[in-house]
Amino acid sequence: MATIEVRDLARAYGPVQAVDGISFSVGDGEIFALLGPNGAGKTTTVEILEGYRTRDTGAVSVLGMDPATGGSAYRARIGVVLQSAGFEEEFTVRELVRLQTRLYPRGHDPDELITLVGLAGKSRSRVKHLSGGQRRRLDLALGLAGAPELLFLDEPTTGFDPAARHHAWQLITGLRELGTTILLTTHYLEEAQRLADRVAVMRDGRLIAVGAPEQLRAGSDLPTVIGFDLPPGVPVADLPLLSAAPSVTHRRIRVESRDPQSDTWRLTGWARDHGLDLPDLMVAPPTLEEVYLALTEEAAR
Ligand SMILES: Nc1ncnc2c1ncn2[C@@H]1O[C@H](COP(=O)(O)OP(=O)(O)OP(=O)(O)O)[C@@H](O)[C@H]1O
Repeated sequence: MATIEVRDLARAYGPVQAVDGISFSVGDGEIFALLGPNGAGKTTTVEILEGYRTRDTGAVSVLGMDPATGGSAYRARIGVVLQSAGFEEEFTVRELVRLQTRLYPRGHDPDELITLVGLAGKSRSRVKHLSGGQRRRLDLALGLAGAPELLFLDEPTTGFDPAARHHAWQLITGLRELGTTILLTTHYLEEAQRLADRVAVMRDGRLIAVGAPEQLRAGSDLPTVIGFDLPPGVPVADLPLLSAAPSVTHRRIRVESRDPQSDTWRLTGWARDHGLDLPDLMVAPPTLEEVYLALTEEAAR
């Protein structure tokens, strides 16, 4: 059975239809990312699933329960990492994590958890002395305190430096390996591409695409970019005919290919026949970010 089942979910605030009849499911152990521009309805959807907001219509089942009526038994099974949780600034990291783990019947060991999120060196530091990125790690530790079966992660790496972001991604991937199901919201498309088994793109309260990042990238009609350096002494006019005209910047060739397989074939065959190299050859399919932008712009039109 799916961990999350949503059917025809709707919620309005007065005249604003924030969520407009969406359906999706999230499998056991899956990382599912909910994407969409500001105001798309993501927070409303997630808060309904967390049991913190009511729905107008539709059916919702999470871990086999209805979040609207699950009460504390439901909340003991989920973890929530919000964007900006307020902390008790005078507590140390260890004190705060220990307090939180004690709230749950099967809470994590506090020291293991602190190590897991990479705060072992800051265990005895007061919260007021933590950097922004370290606070987000603390947020994550607190969300994991109850060893949840399902974790809601709201923009987990906002404000992280690149190394901290990579560490967080490893951590999140590790949680999946432990069997935790994760519902992620993020505005970082690279994060969704790295982490999510499937993504759903939301706009104006509706889902406009659902699928694995690779599926959405492969299924889009955006071009794949083929790039290489023009071999010395070869004029552009000598290149074989490709699905799109090449552009040249400082002898770097760029082809926005509609047929990357045939174009790559033609190019590499041509280079072999002429005994040439194609220096720094690169074949780049559209990124999830490019696909996302095309989808949301299309929906806006
Ligand atoms: N409590 C509220 N009262 C009235 N309108 C609300 C309320 N909460 C959200 N809305 C409206 O509902 C719509 C969806 O908001 P929501 O916060 O769910 O979007 P979001 O996708 O999470 O956006 P963001 O990426 O900016 O966090 C928006 O038009 C918003 O203004």
